[in-house]
Amino acid sequence: MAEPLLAIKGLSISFGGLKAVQNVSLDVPEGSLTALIGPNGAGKTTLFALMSGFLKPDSGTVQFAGQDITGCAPHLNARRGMTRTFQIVQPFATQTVRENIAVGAHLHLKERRSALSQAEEVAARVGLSAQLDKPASDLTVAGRKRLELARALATRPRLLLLDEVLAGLNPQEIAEMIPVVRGIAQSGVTVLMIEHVMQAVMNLAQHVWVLAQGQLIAQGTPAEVTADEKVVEAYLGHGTAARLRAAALAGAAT
Ligand SMILES: Nc1ncnc2c1ncn2[C@@H]1O[C@H](COP(=O)(O)OP(=O)(O)OP(=O)(O)O)[C@@H](O)[C@H]1O
Repeated sequence: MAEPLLAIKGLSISFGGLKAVQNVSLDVPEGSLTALIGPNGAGKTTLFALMSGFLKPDSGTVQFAGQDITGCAPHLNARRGMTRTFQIVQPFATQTVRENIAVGAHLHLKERRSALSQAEEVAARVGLSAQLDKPASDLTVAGRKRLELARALATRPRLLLLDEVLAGLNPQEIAEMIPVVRGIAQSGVTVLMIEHVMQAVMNLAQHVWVLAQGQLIAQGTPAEVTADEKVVEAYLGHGTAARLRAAALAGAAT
């Protein structure tokens, strides 16, 4: 395993009496494509917020590229190379796709012209080249998801935290988005994704962490976690787990 790019140790946070994240530790290796899964309300988005600095933990530490960044502000973490996307996509609706992506590029590029030109390169990586001059409000849900990805990519992350980039997409749109995410990882960006679309997790992730009620209950390859009885009980259910295993076997046989 490569050195961890992100290492979290014993992270916990409570909201009132609710222990949203409890004593979670995990290492994200540089260059990996990994996933965080678990039922609704398990604490996945809260964990992203703790990693990226949107929330401060009650206890525990976050290290990025060997540096302790616990409690550091999100914009400083973005400068260091950790950027997250949001489940609810909120582009600047009246601005063009190009201008929206350039906002991310401005993190490193002061000049407007350079930022707009970088926006074009990033748009090509997520399949938005043909939409560059459209207002963001004209995009479909799938287009907005690509734009959210592009805005994050434009900050030139070393680590990209993707919060359900496939949510709300139909099966064909999901199939089209999977290679986009894989391409980003292959370009050298470390990717950690929260995802409910298990077929995509099975397809993309090298390693999976499973959260339930704020705690890490399992981890391993997609095949290992989908065969784990704790994960089946807490999240997948027996029917889904069996379907995923059958699909994986069929895939292995072809
Ligand atoms: N700011 C907050 N104040 C109070 N409770 C919160 C806050 N943020 C999250 N919670 C609660 O913490 C728990 C974990 O929420 P979180 O959004 O992290 O779960 P999740 O695993 O991302 O769920 P989903 O898959 O539905 O997005 C939930 O019970 C949620 O209601």
